[in-house]
Amino acid sequence: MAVVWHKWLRKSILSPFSSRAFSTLKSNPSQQIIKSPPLLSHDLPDVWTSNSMHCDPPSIGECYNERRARVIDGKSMAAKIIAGIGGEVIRMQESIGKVPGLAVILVGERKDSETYVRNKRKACEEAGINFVMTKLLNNCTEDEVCEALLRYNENPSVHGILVQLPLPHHLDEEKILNVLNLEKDVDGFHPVHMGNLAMSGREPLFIPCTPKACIELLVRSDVEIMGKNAVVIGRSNIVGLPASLLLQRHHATVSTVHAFTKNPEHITSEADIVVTAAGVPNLVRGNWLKPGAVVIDVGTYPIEDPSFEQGYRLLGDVCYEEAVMVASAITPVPGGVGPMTIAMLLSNTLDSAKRAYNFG
Ligand SMILES: NC(=O)C1=CN([C@@H]2O[C@H](COP(=O)(O)OP(=O)(O)OC[C@H]3O[C@@H](n4cnc5c(N)ncnc54)[C@H](OP(=O)(O)O)[C@@H]3O)[C@@H](O)[C@H]2O)C=CC1
Ligand SMILES: Nc1nc(=O)c2c([nH]1)NC[C@@H]1CN(c3ccc(C(=O)N[C@@H](CCC(=O)O)C(=O)O)cc3)C=[N+]21
Ligand SMILES: [Mg+2]
Repeated sequence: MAVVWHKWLRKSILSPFSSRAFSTLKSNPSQQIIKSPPLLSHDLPDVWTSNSMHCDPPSIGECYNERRARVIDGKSMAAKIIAGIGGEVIRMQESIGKVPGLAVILVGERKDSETYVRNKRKACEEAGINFVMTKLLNNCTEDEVCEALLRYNENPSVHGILVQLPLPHHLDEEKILNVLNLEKDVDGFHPVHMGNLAMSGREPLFIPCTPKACIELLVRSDVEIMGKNAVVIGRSNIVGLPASLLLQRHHATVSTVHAFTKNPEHITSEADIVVTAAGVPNLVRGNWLKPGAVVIDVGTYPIEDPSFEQGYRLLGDVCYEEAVMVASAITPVPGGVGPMTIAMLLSNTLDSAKRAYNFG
């Protein structure tokens, strides 16, 4: 009797689609380490999970949805927002003769970080925001980073400062971020901003760009958040945790999935909205999703690929070809959260400059 009950549980909870579409898809035993992939730099994790390079596309007839999910075009949405910011910058320049300024501190030479920073510079140029950058060597000291930070803290034409993460291991991220002037922390990573985000009735000066981007993508896609079940995969300070807090502010019922969560596929399959920020390629399979769910894929895991101009390409957390057959809307990687994150960074920088000059 006990055995029968156990089997029933496995069938209904572990394989929510067992009688339907994805019965033949295997779930991803994500903790199982199989091999090390070719990595970009010593900074990246040295574990690699099964199924992470590739997942077999579902065959026709296996698909639940009749139509593929709508693709949420983060790139074009971001372009519109950046154009709007550009208009505000012009208005600011014409009325008070000032423009917003963003300063970036980049330590080391991770190829992906260099690309993100280049994209941020390009976006600033498009919007008329002044962009300055300090590049430091991989083996620089904490003092050198702090000195650069302090200089930007005191520079009145800099309204936003960003330390591109991750930093090399010998540098204390928390200590460095604590030096940053609260009023210029456009990433919103300071504990004071995070605390204000967590407490109702308080408004943080800055909301972290990536979580803000996730909400913006949902809102611009006409996805209702209020009252919906949302699952956030990941609980990091810079993405997962603030994304959960922000979704709660928008009145979603939020569950968190992390590396110690049992049956993540079951929890995820109850979500109307899935925001995934684990950094584990192909973690989220088609059978993790409720049909019609909306999927926001934050993951950007770079793998070497000489056929790409930059020498690498990005993998999201979601097995896209499977998910697109089940979800109602999904963000691609690249072209989804990444560009929108940059738009939110510019928006925070503009807000900061407006605040500094008391310009409405
Ligand atoms: N597009 C964009 O603009 C941005 C993209 N990113 C990308 O988002 C991803 C996440 O970034 P970040 O939050 O900084 O990463 P972290 O490594 O700091 O956090 C990862 C989180 O995912 C959880 N996690 C890891 N493995 C699993 C698993 N197998 N199942 C469930 N949960 C898991 C971890 O759980 P635990 O806490 O238990 O360890 C942790 O909470 C990365 O790929 C990053 O590159 C990040 C920022 C911006
Ligand atoms: N202090 C800090 N703030 C950040 O906001 C921050 C950070 N550190 N460290 C790393 C993550 C990652 N991140 C991305 C930014 C842009 C793209 C982006 O432009 N992506 C493009 C393509 C990029 C490419 O082609 O490689 C896209 O998805 O379409 C991606 C990821 C910001 N982060
Ligand atoms: Mg992205």
